[in-house]
Amino acid sequence: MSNELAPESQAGDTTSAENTISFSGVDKVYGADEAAEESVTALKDIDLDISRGEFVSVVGPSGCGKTTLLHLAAGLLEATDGAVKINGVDVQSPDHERKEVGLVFQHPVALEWRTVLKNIMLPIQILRENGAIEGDMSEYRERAEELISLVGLEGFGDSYPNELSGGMQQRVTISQALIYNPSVLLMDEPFGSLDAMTKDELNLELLRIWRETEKTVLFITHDLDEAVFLSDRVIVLSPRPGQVADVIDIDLDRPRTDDTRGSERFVELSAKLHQHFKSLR
Ligand SMILES: Nc1ncnc2c1ncn2[C@@H]1O[C@H](COP(=O)(O)OP(=O)(O)OP(=O)(O)O)[C@@H](O)[C@H]1O
Repeated sequence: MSNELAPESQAGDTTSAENTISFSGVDKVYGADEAAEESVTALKDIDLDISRGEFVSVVGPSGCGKTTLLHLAAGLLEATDGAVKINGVDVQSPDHERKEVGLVFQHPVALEWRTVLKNIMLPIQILRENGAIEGDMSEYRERAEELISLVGLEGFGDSYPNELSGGMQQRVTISQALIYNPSVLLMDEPFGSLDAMTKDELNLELLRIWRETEKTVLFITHDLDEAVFLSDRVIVLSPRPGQVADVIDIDLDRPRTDDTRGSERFVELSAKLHQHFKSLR
């Protein structure tokens, strides 16, 4: 299954393929291009390169621009200055392949009147109705079924969202984000509204899915321990305007397990990150 769900292609120039997500000299000012009385500089001078297959988390005080950063990578917002590229292609350029990016937000987005399978198929159906894809849907249906099993929802394809727990609904959202087989997953506090046990369980599941599908992940969280547990690198943003205040390499062995959280190195890295966070105040 892992090969079937791994990224098929890398769009854009091959020279920058190693940097799947790149921010260079990025500023984001809200209200800069309007006649607004006040403008808000959310991000300033962001330089960040994320390699193919890397798992990178972004942490920082509330309002420092984490969601703004993610929305810039998704192409939902335009940078005021600088460039944001996915697979070497500017996300604002017409050549940018939106299907290269899957998005997962904090709250599950499953429609209550559609089954799990039909929710996972929803992005495909929308594209089809817009004429962006044509032809046989059976390939996508097969893929949706593979995803149901990848995220551990076997037997729930015909269930409705209100028959699922919050954690299961978030698994549906992850499948939805993976339906195009994007090379990049952008996740904005996806487990922020779940209880601690479910969150820990989904952290492990996410790492397994990441390993099997070889995606590049940019993950936003308020939970510093979660960032350490999941990541290859943790980016710490300063208070607004958000700038990269620190980058912490997480050299914990993989695959990570429940025991990782109790390891000496985990405790050290977590303490380092907490300490750094305090110094930002
Ligand atoms: N559409 C907007 N117009 C004006 N200001 C905005 C807009 N969206 C966000 N901001 C401001 O930009 C700053 C960064 O917001 P953003 O949501 O990216 O921060 P965040 O780090 O994700 O916050 P939190 O941790 O609280 O979720 C904040 O001060 C916010 O008020």
